[in-house]
Amino acid sequence: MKITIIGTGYVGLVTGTCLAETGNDVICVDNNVEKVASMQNGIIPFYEPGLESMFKRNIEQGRLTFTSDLAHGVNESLIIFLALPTPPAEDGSADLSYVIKVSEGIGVCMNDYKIIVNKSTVPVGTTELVRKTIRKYTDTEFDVVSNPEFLREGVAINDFMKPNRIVVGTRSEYAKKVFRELYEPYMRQSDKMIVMDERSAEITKYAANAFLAAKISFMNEISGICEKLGANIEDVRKGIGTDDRIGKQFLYAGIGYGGSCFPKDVLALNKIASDNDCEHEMVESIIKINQAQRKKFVNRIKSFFRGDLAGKTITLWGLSFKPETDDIREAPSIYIIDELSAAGARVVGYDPVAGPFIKSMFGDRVSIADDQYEALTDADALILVTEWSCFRNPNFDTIAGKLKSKVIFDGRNQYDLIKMSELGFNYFSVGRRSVVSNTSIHQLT
Ligand SMILES: NC(=O)C1=CN([C@@H]2O[C@H](COP(=O)(O)OP(=O)(O)OC[C@H]3O[C@@H](n4cnc5c(N)ncnc54)[C@H](O)[C@@H]3O)[C@@H](O)[C@H]2O)C=CC1
Ligand SMILES: O=C(O)[C@H]1O[C@H](OP(=O)(O)OP(=O)(O)OC[C@H]2O[C@@H](n3ccc(=O)[nH]c3=O)[C@H](O)[C@@H]2O)[C@H](O)[C@@H](O)[C@@H]1O
Repeated sequence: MKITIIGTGYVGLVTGTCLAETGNDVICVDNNVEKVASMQNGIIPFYEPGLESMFKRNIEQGRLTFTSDLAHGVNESLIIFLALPTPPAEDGSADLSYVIKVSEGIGVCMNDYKIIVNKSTVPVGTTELVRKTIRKYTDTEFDVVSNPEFLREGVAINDFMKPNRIVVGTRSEYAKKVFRELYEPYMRQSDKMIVMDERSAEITKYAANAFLAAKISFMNEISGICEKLGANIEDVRKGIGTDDRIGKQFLYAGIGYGGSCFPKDVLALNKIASDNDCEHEMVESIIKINQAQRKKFVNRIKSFFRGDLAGKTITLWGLSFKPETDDIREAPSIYIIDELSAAGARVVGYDPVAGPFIKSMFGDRVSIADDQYEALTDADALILVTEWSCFRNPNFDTIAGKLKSKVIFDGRNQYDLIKMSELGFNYFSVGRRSVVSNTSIHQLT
């Protein structure tokens, strides 16, 4: 099939590459001309495991091409995917200006019947809005379909190639038939396509993200109760996650969820509900708990140093919002760096891929190290922010040798409490008892 993807970010480029991989001819359109030029030269614009080799292979085999010419993209293909940003506006609602602008452009240049597919996460009613916007500019027939995306960064290729489900919101019988054919290679003999009306498809996406965020906020709230009452959230997680009705995933307490989607999508759902006079106490709580969680984590660091961070050096391990991505949108590291540097600390960071992005955001307020251990030199504390695998079983002797004081704040519960105690660290994690080595405390105060 001939397919065009408009927007070559995390969703658009993964979608385009994975669709080319199964034999489709894919044109990727982006209005960022520099990005298009570098993709034409085989340079991938972001880090996503497994994407680069697939991207290069499909370019070489001529199935994946790039352009900044919207008309070319629209006129060459039957199916046109929108994978455009929908960032939060000031009031928390999803900003639809990118989607509207491109819809106008499609209406202006459309030469034949097209299926326009919205993959961006958008409020209920947007499929209709896209339809009306295109209709203003053309009399040509077309369908608009809602096809929300559920992939996760870091495992995006696997999520796209082997989806749990494919949600399609449309009333058009023809579009349904085309979609079955398009997604057949990804369904592996089992019918994973769930067809519904477009409004239900649009809200399914927000409900999925809000539900996952709710699981995280729930566990973060329980972690506070565990801390107060001397229980261990990790044991509680295992104890409840083994119940199939609850499930093992998304039960990890930490410093709150980040990323380009949970924060913005839960906010957008909150706004949709409030604009439509719907009860939404639970959605509000998800947001409130998430904000409180990261604040509590930073306050613990500040109170450990008795509120005085001037002259202290604090090292952050992990800067991206989660492992295996270079994406720093709404990363907890941003809040932590902001707070600690405002309190007078010298902040040093290390991340396998995201360092340059944090550096360009913070400039002189942060130093980025090239090596995880070098980052610890003479630091007063290590904060584990993102659980990249290289931080999971580090050399604690080296850590102890490099740090000025043996203090670790672990936002991801990666280390064993007994081991930390035996090694003489002051170790503070989430929803578990604190490990306090009196000698070090004495040295610090
Ligand atoms: N990042 C993720 O893991 C997921 C994102 N989503 C949703 O998918 C949508 C896209 O998200 P991302 O891929 O993360 O965004 P992104 O910000 O990584 O990429 C968006 C791309 O669109 C391009 N663009 C902007 N205006 C354009 C225009 N007028 N014409 C052509 N290209 C244009 C940008 O240059 C950029 O390359 C959002 O609604 C998001 O909520 C859904 C599931 C997963
Ligand atoms: O709409 C989207 O963009 C995507 O948002 C999330 O994917 P993603 O943001 O890539 O990352 P997740 O793995 O979901 O993690 C999100 C945040 O939650 C945090 N998290 C996750 C799981 C957990 O148990 N605890 C926890 O704190 C992570 O550290 C991270 O900050 C969803 O998982 C995807 O299904 C969805 O398509």
